[in-house]
Amino acid sequence: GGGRWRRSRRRRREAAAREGHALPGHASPPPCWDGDREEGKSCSQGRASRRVRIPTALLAADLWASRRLGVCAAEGSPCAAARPLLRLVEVSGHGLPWLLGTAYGLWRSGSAAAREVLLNLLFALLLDLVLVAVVKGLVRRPRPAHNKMDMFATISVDKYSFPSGHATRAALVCRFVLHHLVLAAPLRVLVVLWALVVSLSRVMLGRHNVTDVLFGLLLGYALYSVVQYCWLSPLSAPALFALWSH
Ligand SMILES: CC(C)=CCC/C(C)=C/CC/C(C)=C/COP(=O)(O)O
Repeated sequence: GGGRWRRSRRRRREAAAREGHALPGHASPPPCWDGDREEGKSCSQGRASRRVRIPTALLAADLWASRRLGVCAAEGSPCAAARPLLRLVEVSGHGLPWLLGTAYGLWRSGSAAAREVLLNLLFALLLDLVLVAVVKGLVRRPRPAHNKMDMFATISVDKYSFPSGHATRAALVCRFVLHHLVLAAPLRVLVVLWALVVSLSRVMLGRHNVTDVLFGLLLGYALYSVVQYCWLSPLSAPALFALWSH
């Protein structure tokens, strides 16, 4: 009885997704996305080279959850009152303040140890920007249809959604700060909370789907290991550090 009904419902949902139309109660779940199309529309006529195929059920669940969680996506949304606050959170995870702040700290740094840490943070932030831009440009997943594109200081690939640049930066900075700064326990908790709130706010603001953020967090977490592996020091990059001794 129930099992057969569930199976046939799943088959209908998959068929609907293949054809690019929605079942009642579901956001249109397409089987693929194409950077030039709005997600949720069929891309059966899209250019093959641009298509990204992912499991239908995962995509349908992602779109459904993202739409449900996008409670601050626009003025008429259920939690629209929280939108200005979440936009402040958005600025706190934006690339520009982090890059400018780190560069300023580097310029003003008085000790060799601080200089080394800040130089590596700058390197990490730049690497993160490049990596996210490359993946966004390759995958070309459009932002959710319910996103209002009112983000400040974006670059061309920021019209794409996968992965979330804020989430990669949040995970990367969180690991970096926890590893290189001596902080009291409450501050360490705050840093982790900040990373989680920045990530969750991407979906609540309607900027991203859940999978964009989850992948972004994984990417940022992994990127920190790469930065640690390539750590710049007066020994490994003497020319770079010599800039300060003149
Ligand atoms: C030096 C240079 C090219 C700086 C660019 C800084 C900049 C404008 C970064 C973009 C940050 C941004 C809006 C990322 C998008 O984040 P998502 O979470 O929406 O993917």
